[in-house]
Amino acid sequence: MDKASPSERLWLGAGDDCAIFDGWLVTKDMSAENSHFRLDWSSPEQAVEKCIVSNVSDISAMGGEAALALLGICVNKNWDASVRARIAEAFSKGFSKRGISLIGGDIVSADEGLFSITMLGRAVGKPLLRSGAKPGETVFVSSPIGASGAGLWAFLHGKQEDAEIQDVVSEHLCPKIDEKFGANLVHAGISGGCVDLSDGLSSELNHLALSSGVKIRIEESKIPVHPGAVRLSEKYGVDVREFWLRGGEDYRLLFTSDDTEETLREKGVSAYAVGHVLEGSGVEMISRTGSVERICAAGWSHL
Ligand SMILES: Nc1ncnc2c1ncn2[C@@H]1O[C@H](COP(=O)(O)OP(=O)(O)OP(=O)(O)O)[C@@H](O)[C@H]1O
Ligand SMILES: Cc1ncc(C[n+]2csc(CCOP(=O)(O)O)c2C)c(N)n1
Ligand SMILES: [Mg+2]
Repeated sequence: MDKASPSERLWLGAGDDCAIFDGWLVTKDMSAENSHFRLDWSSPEQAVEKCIVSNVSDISAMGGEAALALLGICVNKNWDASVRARIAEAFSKGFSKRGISLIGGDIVSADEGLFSITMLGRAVGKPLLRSGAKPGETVFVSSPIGASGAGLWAFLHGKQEDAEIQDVVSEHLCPKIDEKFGANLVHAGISGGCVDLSDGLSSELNHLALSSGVKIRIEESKIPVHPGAVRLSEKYGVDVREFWLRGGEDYRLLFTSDDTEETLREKGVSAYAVGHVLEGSGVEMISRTGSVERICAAGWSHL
């Protein structure tokens, strides 16, 4: 039994995607009804899956694999027996198909629903931290982004039935991510900074730059924008930047490495180079017109 006090055994506290304690990666992400999901927009199964994904994504961002979960459910008093049963079943299936053991939790009821997961995982090697970005490295995103923000726009503007944009609608309701991406980065020997894209690229770039004490410069023309987000923006005349720069819930990874796209590919990792890490502070973007814009954190905020 380790006799050291918890604070001495804590390796990394609040501020990153997970805390690290006795070798465990530990994260908590909640989904509140009407803030994160609506059961007239999504099925109970989609709402549950998205909450699980948001937690798994934090573990992946640190280079880990999810292993254990504690589950808190606040049941909306108005959910009928079928919805309650579907939610319970979706959590059970969602954890077991990922090999995650549900080791406890709590159930209460109130006027609105809430899911609260505490997830524990194991790093497959040296954990990836938000503070790991170093000047000279390249900045990457793991997949095209902007789909979830576009899907949210569709719901907020009553376009969710449009057959041409069902890809972004379903990405918003339940993002399908590569849950092993972060662990694969560690397996490939990558040791830069990393964060998951939950609050939007502008916010997460600033998190990375601030935590690492560096400046980040991205190039707009290099951003892999999800084709569905482009399609929606062209069809409805919305600035696509709203979706990939300021939208949230993409749950893809933003990371840095001294690799290029090609050398990453040779290591079995496919990702998109979007910019560079420089000495200094803050985030800037070379726009499509060549101007340099300062990028402030303007993603989703609950407060
Ligand atoms: N109420 C809180 N008490 C203590 N630490 C908190 C609290 N809320 C957030 N944190 C910590 O602050 C840091 C930043 O939180 P943030 O919610 O941005 O992280 P995240 O879990 O990666 O993001 P998201 O919730 O958007 O997926 C994390 O380390 C998180 O654990
Ligand atoms: C009904 C409904 N309204 C709005 C949104 C948009 N939304 C909610 S939380 C969030 C960012 C990440 O949050 P967190 O930091 O809590 O993980 C975003 C973009 C939604 N998903 N559902
Ligand atoms: Mg995160």
